[in-house]
Amino acid sequence: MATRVRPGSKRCAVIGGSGFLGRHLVEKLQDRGYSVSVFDLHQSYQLQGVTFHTGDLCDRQALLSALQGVSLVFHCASPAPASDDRALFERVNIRGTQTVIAACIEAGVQKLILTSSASVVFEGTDIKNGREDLPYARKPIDYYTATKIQQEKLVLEACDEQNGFLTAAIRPHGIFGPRDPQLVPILVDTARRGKMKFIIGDGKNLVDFTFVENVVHGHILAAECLRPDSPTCGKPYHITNDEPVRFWDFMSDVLVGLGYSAPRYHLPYTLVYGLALLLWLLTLVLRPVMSFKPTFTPMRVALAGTHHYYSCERAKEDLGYKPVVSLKDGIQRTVLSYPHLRHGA
Ligand SMILES: NC(=O)c1ccc[n+]([C@@H]2O[C@H](COP(=O)([O-])OP(=O)(O)OC[C@H]3O[C@@H](n4cnc5c(N)ncnc54)[C@H](O)[C@@H]3O)[C@@H](O)[C@H]2O)c1
Ligand SMILES: CC(C)=CCC[C@@H](C)[C@H]1CC[C@H]2C3=C(CC[C@]12C)[C@@]1(C)CC[C@H](O)[C@@H](C(=O)O)[C@@H]1CC3
Repeated sequence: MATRVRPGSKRCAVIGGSGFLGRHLVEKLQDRGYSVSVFDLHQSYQLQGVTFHTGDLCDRQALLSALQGVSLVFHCASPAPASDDRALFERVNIRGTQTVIAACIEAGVQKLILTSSASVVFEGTDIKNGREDLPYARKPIDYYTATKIQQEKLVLEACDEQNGFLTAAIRPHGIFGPRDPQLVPILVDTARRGKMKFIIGDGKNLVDFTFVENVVHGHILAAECLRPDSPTCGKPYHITNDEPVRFWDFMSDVLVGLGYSAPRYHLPYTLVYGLALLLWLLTLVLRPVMSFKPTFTPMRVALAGTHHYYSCERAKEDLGYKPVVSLKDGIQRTVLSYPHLRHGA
């Protein structure tokens, strides 16, 4: 067991700090006077004052050397949801998270904040203003979600006030913003292939999309409020923009902002979901001979055609959380950050 790091020390590590959310978190932590190191599979940028450690979080020794002298760890690494690789998700999100917890304890880290996901309670059916006490999904919609559930349970159960190891989880939903490799690029790719003409369902379903800086703000507040005897110990927190929006209005605002047409024609939800399910089964059967990735997976269809928005009352009460960037400003800043994805670029 390493010597415990001085309480109140501002030395922190971001596991997954080369990724979309991780890099925004690193930048904000540095602005706020933290001394930051990054642990990731690769180094995707350089930032003066930030130390990079490259390695796999499943490698305890590599983690241990990166965590020396660190008092606060943010764990926001995960394989991409689209990889749909069960073995990889289990190795990284479950066994890797056990390794992260063990290495944090051994290195004398005092606080661990996990980036979980609001999807841990989503089963493909409507959630309206869901609170954190909703049960975990019994039938998670994919391997990503199934392993995010296990990961969150591991981190929250590891909270040990007596031994001074405190944990909490942030559950963001639909993160978007500059440098996002997922939502906007997939949307534009789908539009460029002429497949964003259709609205799945009646188009009235409300969802949360959360600007990345609000997610970062929630993480830092959780870390700073996490103290022995605080209500934050061992708890999950929804962090959203607190402005549920119609899924298809959000998609249209981004598409139109980038010069593409908004989807107009309606298709019945059950028909599209059934087709996506059939296609997914076909990819499973054909996997040994050929591999292809359908755009409309059952998971994406469920996300596009149902209500899924969450209450962040608990974060407001316990952490004093309030979004720092509105949805309108977030969309505008996002659209401006993707000149290369504009129509005709
Ligand atoms: N993007 C979203 O909409 C969203 C919403 C809710 C929750 N989350 C969660 O937020 C976190 C960050 O997501 P993101 O969108 O920034 O993803 P991202 O893919 O941009 O970043 C993930 C980072 O983790 C790293 N990583 C993956 N496996 C690793 C390993 N074995 N060892 C070390 N590093 C590893 C990757 O290299 C990458 O830099 C994830 O935990 C994700 O589940 C994302
Ligand atoms: C219909 C269609 C092809 C739209 C394109 C956009 C989608 C790629 C996009 C819309 C909602 C997004 C989303 C995620 C991935 C990208 C989308 C499906 C997540 C599943 C990514 C992982 C997170 O943990 C989930 C979360 O809980 O926030 C995301 C939910 C929204």
